[in-house]
Amino acid sequence: MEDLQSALNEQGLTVSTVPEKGRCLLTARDFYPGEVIISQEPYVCVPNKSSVDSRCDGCFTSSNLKKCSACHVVWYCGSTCQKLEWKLHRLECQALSRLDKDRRKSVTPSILLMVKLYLRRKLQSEKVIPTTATDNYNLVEALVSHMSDIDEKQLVLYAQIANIVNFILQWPEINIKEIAENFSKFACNAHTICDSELRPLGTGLYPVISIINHSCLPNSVLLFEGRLAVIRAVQHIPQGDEVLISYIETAGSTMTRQKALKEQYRFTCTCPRCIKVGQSDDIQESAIVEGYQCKDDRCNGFLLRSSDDKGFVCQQCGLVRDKEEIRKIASELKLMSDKVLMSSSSGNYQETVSMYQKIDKLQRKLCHPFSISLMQTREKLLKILMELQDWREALAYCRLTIPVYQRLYPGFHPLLGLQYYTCGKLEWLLGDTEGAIKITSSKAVDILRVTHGTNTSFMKDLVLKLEEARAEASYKLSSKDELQDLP
Ligand SMILES: C[S@@+](CC[C@H](N)C(=O)[O-])C[C@H]1O[C@@H](n2cnc3c(N)ncnc32)[C@H](O)[C@@H]1O
Repeated sequence: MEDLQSALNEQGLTVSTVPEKGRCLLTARDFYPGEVIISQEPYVCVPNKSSVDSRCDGCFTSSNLKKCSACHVVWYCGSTCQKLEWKLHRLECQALSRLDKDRRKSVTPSILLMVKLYLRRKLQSEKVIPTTATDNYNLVEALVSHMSDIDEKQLVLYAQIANIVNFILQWPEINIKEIAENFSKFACNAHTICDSELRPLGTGLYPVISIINHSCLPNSVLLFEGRLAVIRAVQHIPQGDEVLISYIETAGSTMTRQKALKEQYRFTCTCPRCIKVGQSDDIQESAIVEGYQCKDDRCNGFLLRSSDDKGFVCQQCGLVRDKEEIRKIASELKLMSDKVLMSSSSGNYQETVSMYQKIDKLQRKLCHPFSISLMQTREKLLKILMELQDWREALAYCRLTIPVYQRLYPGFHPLLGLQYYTCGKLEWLLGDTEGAIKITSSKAVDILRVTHGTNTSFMKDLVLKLEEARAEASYKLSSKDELQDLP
């Protein structure tokens, strides 16, 4: 702990404890928007397992992969990643190779993550892999597990997968209870590793980053550069303040956020957004993001349950929407949502688009224009239309989501920056270089340079694209001028 304190002190940070949260990370100097507060390589990590594409165990890329010829479980993109992982994989490979074919296929990423955790601990204790103040198993031991809060069913599940890990490792001295506790630690400490566009790639355990607590109104953001976890300030954080990130999607209502935090992280959030629960502006916000549209579709009012509980009353124009009518649309939507899932898993994009468009139409009848469900449907349409390279339609949906993003997220939020980025990219693809410049430069870049930093390859590419767009726009402008000058 002392080693960790002095390593953190050098970075302008300190670890402390608060009764209601446990450990926390505090700043020992001021940090400014876009500044890296701390970064860490994973203690262990695994790529996601997907039926469509595998990923390299070293860098998580999905291209040019070759399966390990001995264990047939792990993939590498080349000798660099293979060599980098070799010390650990040598032991992992031996263990996995002992399994029969069917058992190997059923090894999930979380089981692999646990196997790696034990192997890395062994290699560090045998000094095959060096330890440092920020890279050692003691830090994993210090992570919260919330074992006493876990219900019987979950405990049984953890014990079952702990037995699988035991079966793979076959170490006589292994402690099943400890493995089960480590699974519980994964649940509230592991992070989903994403690419720059926030697409999930894998899972990693970062024991120092895991000291950082949650807020639904965070002052920092966690993003990844490859497997490196990077925490950046998104606002000025004065010396002595706590570094806070968000563990969950913050767009939801207070009830939704609190439920997600309780279920996975086992605490009740008391951040500045959450303490407003039940206050009139919090009730209004919930009714907007998760509630219904006024009966008069020209009215933007939000609806609250009527006193006789027979319907919902618009707080702007007073019109009442019947509960039964709402229930009918909601059950129709549920049916359609089940159907669209089947259609999208069958890979029929065109059919999926038309089904999502029907859902969109129905949701517009039911939900408030700033509803999260409606925005999520449009997000899905945007993604599929981009797959289909229907840039024009995709742009139309992307534009519809922007006002909702602006409302749901604080100014420097990676999702908001990325949505502007997608909008700009689509305008660029459609040849609208002036629009693309305006949106990409003034909005996306302004946000992403804070959340993503300026030195990442993603940002460098973005700035380069922007310069290209600017050059093209000025070329177009000068050609227009030249044409006008012609006699
Ligand atoms: C990733 S850990 C964060 C570090 C943790 N405080 C510790 O002592 O190791 C997540 C756990 O920290 C606690 N926690 C995080 N944010 C919190 C908050 N805003 N309020 C209360 N507890 C919080 C919860 O117990 C949660 O399961």
